[in-house]
Amino acid sequence: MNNKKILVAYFSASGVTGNVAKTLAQAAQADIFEIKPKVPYTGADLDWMNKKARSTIEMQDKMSRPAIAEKLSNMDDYDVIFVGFPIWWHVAPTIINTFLEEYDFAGKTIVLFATSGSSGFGKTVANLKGSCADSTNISEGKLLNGRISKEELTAWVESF
Ligand SMILES: Cc1cc2nc3c(=O)[nH]c(=O)nc-3n(C[C@H](O)[C@H](O)[C@H](O)COP(=O)(O)O)c2cc1C
Repeated sequence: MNNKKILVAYFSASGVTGNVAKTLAQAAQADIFEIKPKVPYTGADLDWMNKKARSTIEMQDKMSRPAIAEKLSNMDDYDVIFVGFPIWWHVAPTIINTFLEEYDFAGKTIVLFATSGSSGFGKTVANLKGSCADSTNISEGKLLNGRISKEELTAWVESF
């Protein structure tokens, strides 16, 4: 990893990705930033069985951009940003588009990580690319489901 400055940024609706993000930040000796929705998701909002639930409506509309509560003031300091989220409807939640559009990631490396019930990243990268500058190096990264050792995460982080 040399002298690259690393940030772990994550959105987590029910805590699973948050736990993984904390372990990753420790393994990477990185700073951590929670992408908090301005309006928190309630249990009802997350009911994917309900066509009228907030998450269902947002995920059906690729242009939806749920607002984020806080902006990080020193994003320019970071070279590599790990961005984590739960997989929703086979891709990243659209709040990740909001996050990417709020900063200038030109020339930076963005590595995605996610948790899910079982799905992979699907079309996540394609959906997020348009929210970053052309010169952003954004890649799929890892699905971090289940028990992953800190040593494994450290080795992964050091590969960037
Ligand atoms: C609205 C919604 C949609 C989801 N869609 C998927 C999916 O397509 N595939 C999958 O494997 N899991 C899906 N899940 C499960 C989450 O990805 C999984 O529980 C995740 O670990 C939750 O992370 P969090 O606690 O950080 O929010 C979905 C969950 C929600 C709330």
